Amino acid sequence: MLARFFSDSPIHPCLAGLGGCHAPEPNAETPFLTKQNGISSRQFVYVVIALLALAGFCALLGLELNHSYDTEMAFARRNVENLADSLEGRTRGAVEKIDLVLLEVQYSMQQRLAKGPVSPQAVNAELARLLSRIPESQSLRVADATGTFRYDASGKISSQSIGDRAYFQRNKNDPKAGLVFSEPIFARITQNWVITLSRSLRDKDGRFLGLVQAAVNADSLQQHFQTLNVGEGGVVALYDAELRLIARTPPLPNRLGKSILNTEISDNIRSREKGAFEALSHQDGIRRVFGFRRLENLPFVVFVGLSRDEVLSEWYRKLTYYGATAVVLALALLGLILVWQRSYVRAVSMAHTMTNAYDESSSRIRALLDSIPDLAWIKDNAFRFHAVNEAYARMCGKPAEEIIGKTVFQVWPEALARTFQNHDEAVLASGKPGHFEVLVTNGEGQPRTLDYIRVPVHNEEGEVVGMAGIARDITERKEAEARIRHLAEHDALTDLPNRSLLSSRMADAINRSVGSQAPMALLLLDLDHFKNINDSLGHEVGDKLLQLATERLRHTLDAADTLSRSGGDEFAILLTECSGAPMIGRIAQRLLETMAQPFNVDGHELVLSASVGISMYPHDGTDLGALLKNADAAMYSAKAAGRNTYQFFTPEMNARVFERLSLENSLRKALPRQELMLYYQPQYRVGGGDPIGFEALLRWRHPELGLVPPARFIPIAEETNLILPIGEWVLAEACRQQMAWQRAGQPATTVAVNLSPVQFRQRNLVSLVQRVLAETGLPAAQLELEITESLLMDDTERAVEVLHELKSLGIRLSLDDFGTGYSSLSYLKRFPLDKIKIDQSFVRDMIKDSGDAAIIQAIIAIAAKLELGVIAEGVENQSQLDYLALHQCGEVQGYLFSPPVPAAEVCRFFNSATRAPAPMA
Ligand SMILES: Nc1nc2c(ncn2[C@@H]2O[C@@H]3COP(=O)(O)O[C@H]4[C@@H](O)[C@H](n5cnc6c(=O)[nH]c(N)nc65)O[C@@H]4COP(=O)(O)O[C@H]3[C@H]2O)c(=O)[nH]1
Repeated sequence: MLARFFSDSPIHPCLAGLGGCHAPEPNAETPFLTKQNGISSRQFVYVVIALLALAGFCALLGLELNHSYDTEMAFARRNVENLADSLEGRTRGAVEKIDLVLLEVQYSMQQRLAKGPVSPQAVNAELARLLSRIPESQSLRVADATGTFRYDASGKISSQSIGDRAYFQRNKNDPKAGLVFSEPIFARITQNWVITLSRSLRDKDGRFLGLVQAAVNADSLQQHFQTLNVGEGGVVALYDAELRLIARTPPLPNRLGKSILNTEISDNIRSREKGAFEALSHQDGIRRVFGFRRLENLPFVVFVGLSRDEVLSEWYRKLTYYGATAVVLALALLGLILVWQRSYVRAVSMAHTMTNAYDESSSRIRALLDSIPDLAWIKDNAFRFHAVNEAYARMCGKPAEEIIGKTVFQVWPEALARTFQNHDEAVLASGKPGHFEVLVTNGEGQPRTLDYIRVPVHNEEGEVVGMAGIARDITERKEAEARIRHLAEHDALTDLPNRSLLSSRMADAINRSVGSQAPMALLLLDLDHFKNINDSLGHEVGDKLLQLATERLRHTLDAADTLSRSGGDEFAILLTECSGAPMIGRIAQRLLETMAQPFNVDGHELVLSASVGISMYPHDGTDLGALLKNADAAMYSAKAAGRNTYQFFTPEMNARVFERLSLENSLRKALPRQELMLYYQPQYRVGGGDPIGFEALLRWRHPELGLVPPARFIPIAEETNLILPIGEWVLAEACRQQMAWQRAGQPATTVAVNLSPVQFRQRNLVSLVQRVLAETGLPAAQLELEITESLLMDDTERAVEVLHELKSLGIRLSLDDFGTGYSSLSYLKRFPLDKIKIDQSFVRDMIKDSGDAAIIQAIIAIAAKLELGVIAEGVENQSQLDYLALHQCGEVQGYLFSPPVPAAEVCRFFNSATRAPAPMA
């Protein structure tokens, strides 16, 4: 059924083409495939057969004609022989009849002459009577011994003598001659051609008395011959023994008496008594069939000739008819052959065209189907493969020939075959195309995802007779999609889920937790001071640190937990399987401890801490946004609580976040509203004396909040880049104030201005400083810029360049918070620094913390080695001052001397009554 369909169906070429590729050839024995053009061998055979048939027919006609010819000729021969026999008889009869008359005259005359003189009238009358008995003879005469006529049946005696005639001499000289025949002679009396029959007259002693003579003329013979029906071309002739013509019909007067010796005719009768032959008459040029007879004992030969053409007229008619028939037949056959050949050639050409088109179409389709990477196949409705393309065979890992005729269960593993079978059955049942995606294992054992489309195949009656399918290997696409999805859902640096995936995981978790009261928690973990690391050691180190931190966090968490990076140094952790706050707290603590372990990045040992904010579902929020916001607030709270800790969200925390936001808004207006001011903290040489300089420290007098410490608003200013205009204002104000003091008579000192890393990164820093110095008139040597370590490490090359430019202006540079960062001391040599500032955190505990004391001693030693000045900040008591003095720290600054004070109060530091404390010994 399917095969019939495949050969009849309109989509047959496609299917057969595919089938032809790896299925048995449907019908290789296609007619008209032997030759493209001209006559094929088969066609040639047909033509030869037709021609042979024609030739056979013609041969039969020829045989028939030959037979007919022979028959006609035989008949003619018999006919002329019969006629010759008949003529012989007549001639003999005539001769005998004439001879009887001659004998009677001979007897009568001898009797009469023996008796004496004979009355001429009586003899003539008797001769006349006797002549009437022989109409063949024109005369009956009696001549005397001299050859002179004496008696004549006509009654008229001619004076002509016949004494010279041969027949007379023979009669005269030969007493035993009997009946004597003359040769054809031209009669002198009657002036026509005759032969004479004569007998001699003798007396009783045998003496010659004369002769009696009858003359038979040619005309009378010829008239007699005409009674024989020999046709228009026939001839009847009488010759003498010497073959001299005596009479002939049709007459030939000129030939009478003439011999036909040495002619074809004479040749044919030589030494024959009778017979028949065919010869050309030299007398009239007509070819005839002759019959002849030599008359026994008579000197005559009779001829009867029938014209060959007349003899064969019927045969010729037949020949013409047959010939015409053969010609007509040949022409008809030729016409048929031509017509057939043309139609054959046309048919062949059409067949070739169709075959070529079919072959071309088939091979194109085969090539096309085999060339496509997609799998293609056809099955019958018994679920057996009818055809597969190469891609299908490759996927199966089996040669196509092995697949044809098999079911899916013989080709694919059981479970997969069952799936295919179900799909096939669904398509057959519905009669509609089906679209399926299936994971298969290919011939090489690799998993591949295939996207299948199956369509039912119908025959012309609309019945489903099988199905065809195409499958595309979408493994790569799937993988690419997975990669893209992964990229879209994961952070590129750490490969952790990003906020988008976290959101969907959370939605899934929320869906799962519906009904169960299992709490969920969102932890927001932020690395403390990570920004410093990034700024100081560069992004590369920062990135590696984040990756290491990620690894640690991952190992600390369960697989069910979702660790995601929500940006920068911030990680969000979704805990879905936790029993409650205590457990979550323990997990958070574990995370903090993990982060507190030193990291080693590119040889840098980095000690970190983290702050964790925790929000709980559903208590603190029912969606990711709310939970993140609240965890963020808790995380800020943890930072505010001193970092390296975790905090559960409480509603009050939002107030702090709100506060930060409102602080930012207020800060934007602080500069134009002149809410910012500078306080100045004096700096001294260890050993006392007047201040050698002042550090300008920014203050913000908020209209509602009062004095806001820099630690609260400078990070906000840096994050929002507000630090740029603020920093510019600070620089200009500090320089202006310094000049103002000097103009007021105060001794010249340096003024130290803190430079934020954000400011340092601005491109026009050097020109800004130059402009401010120019505008305020402050000598560059009296301006000291405090920079932090992290600022130097961010982009070392540029930092070196910028610092040298600044240095070239003549200003001083000091390194703030030294010791809190992570840079190598060796960097110090590369920067054009004037002073190192020991961070107050070391100073604070140096008396009781030997580590801090050691760091301070090391810093002082390095500074001495590098010929840099050293100033310790945060000096609050005498012990600290004494210790610093003991270890040759050059300068100090701190509450021991003075907190930062408004500019107006600075003048009091130059009052001898308020001298700065000095080391004890
Ligand atoms: N506990 C204690 N503290 C002491 C003592 N002596 C001085 N201090 C405080 O230590 C800080 C020294 O400034 P810093 O290390 O540069 O640290 C500064 C500096 O980093 C930043 N800052 C202040 N003003 C500016 C500014 O104009 N620009 C920039 N970029 N940063 C500034 O804010 C930080 C904090 O400034 P302040 O709150 O003014 O705090 C000042 C100062 O008041 C002491 O004996 N004990």
